[in-house]
Amino acid sequence: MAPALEAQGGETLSQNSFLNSVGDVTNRSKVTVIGSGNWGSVASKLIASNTLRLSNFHDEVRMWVYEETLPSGEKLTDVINQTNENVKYLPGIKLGKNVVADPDLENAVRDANMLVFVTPHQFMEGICKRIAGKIRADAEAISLVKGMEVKMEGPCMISTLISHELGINCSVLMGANIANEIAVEKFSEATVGYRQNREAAERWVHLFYTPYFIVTAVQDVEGVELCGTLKNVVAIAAGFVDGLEMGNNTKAAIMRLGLREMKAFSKLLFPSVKDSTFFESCGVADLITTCLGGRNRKVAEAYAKNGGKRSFDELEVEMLQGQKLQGVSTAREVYEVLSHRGWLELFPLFSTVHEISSGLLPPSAIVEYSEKSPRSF
Ligand SMILES: NC(=O)c1ccc[n+]([C@@H]2O[C@H](COP(=O)([O-])OP(=O)(O)OC[C@H]3O[C@@H](n4cnc5c(N)ncnc54)[C@H](O)[C@@H]3O)[C@@H](O)[C@H]2O)c1
Ligand SMILES: O=P(O)(O)OC[C@H](O)CO
Repeated sequence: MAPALEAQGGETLSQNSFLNSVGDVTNRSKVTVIGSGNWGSVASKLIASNTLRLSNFHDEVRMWVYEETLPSGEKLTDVINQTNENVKYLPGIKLGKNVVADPDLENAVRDANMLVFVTPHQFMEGICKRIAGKIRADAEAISLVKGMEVKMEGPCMISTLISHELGINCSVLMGANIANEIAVEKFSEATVGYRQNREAAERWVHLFYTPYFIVTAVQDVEGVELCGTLKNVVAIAAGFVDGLEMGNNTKAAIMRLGLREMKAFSKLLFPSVKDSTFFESCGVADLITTCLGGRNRKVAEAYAKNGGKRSFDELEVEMLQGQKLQGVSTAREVYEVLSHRGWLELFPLFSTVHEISSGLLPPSAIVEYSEKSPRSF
């Protein structure tokens, strides 16, 4: 089945022009994945299955690994290259023999013209600074990173950080994508958000699309990226509700109120964000899956069960074995934006999540906030 690349309003883009355009070895795109955590490893597996199948891409997919020494004394990179498995972040899954783990960031990106960024968001600025000026002039990027930076000038989405630091076009891919489920090829969907370059979006769709991973594209990079980023804050709230054993109706209410704040916050920051984006996989579907089965939900549940007495940092280390939460730091970053702009009262769910996770309020405050909830959006 050919990928259906659809823009807003149902317009179908040129579906096969990319596939028909390149056959010559010298023109083949070279892909590097920057990141090798749980999702980074699954993304590499998805991509590697397509680069083998499609003649537009070099077979090899280089995957940058933040090097670490395993309890056995071996280097993670060596083990990945020997076993074809990321034994720490995605055990039991073969990545594809054409995935080559590389601990040298500059070497990993040097020859690639398609750069896939997929690390926890807090590491992205340092990574961009390390590779600035060391990538191909014709490189383009896609970010799978759910998160944002807050700078003196205001919030900065990760795709913007990549574009500014590296001087290249950057799309995003977000969706209802719990990595462990996609690793075993269970059906799911994702959304590519692009700014203007439809041809680039088409290339990204082809790179990721498989019969079990359906990718569509929308021309709304900020909307797609903010959905992926903000749902992590709502997932923390959903975890509190689970930890307090408040039941499904309360959790559904928190998800609805969270979605309302996601939409309002996105549109206040970027008036161009489209309502329809919230109905794509990156919007309501990701919100549902993350509030049901994500890591943010799981650790927030434990935090509430412990009455806030054990910190998120401690629980993250104990429960996730090196994987990273994004929701707690995103809640703090959103809070900074809200405080700075005088919007705290407009976003009681977002602000309460930060106040609970930083220890200012008890977990039970998650439902008390709704009394303050404005009716204006
Ligand atoms: N796991 C999922 O199900 C999933 C799904 C969709 C999107 N995402 C998003 O993908 C992004 C990456 O998440 P993930 O699940 O691949 O990672 P992860 O949380 O599983 O793993 C953490 C990664 O960070 C690396 N790391 C640790 N310290 C580092 C440092 N100082 N510099 C650079 N890297 C360092 C580790 O080596 C590891 O690869 C996040 O934004 C996440 O929200 C995750
Ligand atoms: O496990 P989480 O909470 O980081 O969420 C994973 C994905 O973002 C779900 O799409």
